[in-house]
Amino acid sequence: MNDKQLVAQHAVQQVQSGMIVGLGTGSTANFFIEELARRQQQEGLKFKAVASSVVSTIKAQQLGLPLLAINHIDGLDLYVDGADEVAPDLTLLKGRGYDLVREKLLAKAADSFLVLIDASKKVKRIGENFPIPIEVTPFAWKLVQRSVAAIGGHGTLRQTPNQDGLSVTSHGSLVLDVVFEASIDGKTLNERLNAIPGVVAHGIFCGLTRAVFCGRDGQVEEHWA
Ligand SMILES: O=C(CO)[C@H](O)[C@H](O)COP(=O)(O)O
Repeated sequence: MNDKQLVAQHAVQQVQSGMIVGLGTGSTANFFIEELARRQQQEGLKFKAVASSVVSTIKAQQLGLPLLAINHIDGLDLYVDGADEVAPDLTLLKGRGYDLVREKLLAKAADSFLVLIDASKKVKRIGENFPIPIEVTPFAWKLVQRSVAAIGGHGTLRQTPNQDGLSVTSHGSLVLDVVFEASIDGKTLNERLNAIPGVVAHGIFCGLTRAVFCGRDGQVEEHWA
């Protein structure tokens, strides 16, 4: 079992009967969905799930999880997702995928947001390993690029994997991948990006995390906020 599977197995114990549970997106979130399905089958655990993406919806459907539509809920008990980077204050970078809008919505709405990572995701500062993804309204991308430059960021439009067009998110946004000067911390960046018109969502999740479970060499480290 790898470390991502291990944290998923550990995290599924947080789910209690009757909960509404948000399903994240990515390989670690997929392991969590499999663990939920296992508890449903083996223990008869009763819960409802709400998915953060088309991919996690299909995965949950294939495994027979009971799903609620996101527009039918006004809150949820627990949201479980992966992350691309985790800073020491539990600020996250997410969004290598295309589902930031729903992911952030669920992270904010949940009573508890639980993040599952392996040790490769721990960083000293947000932006250390990846650019910051910023979803922008398509007609606003150039103005957003300029606003981002004014706060020290260099942003380029994300291309499709085979470089023959622009990536469009599941929300219909373009993505600016932005590299910032190392001196700006994640919390400050979060505030500055939130203030730019035309930004639909960005990959910094600040002040939302309840706990991070990190798999390292077959052990789980828990970091609670
Ligand atoms: O933010 C995400 C998707 O938008 C993922 O949670 C993040 O990219 C981590 O993915 P993985 O679990 O496959 O390493």
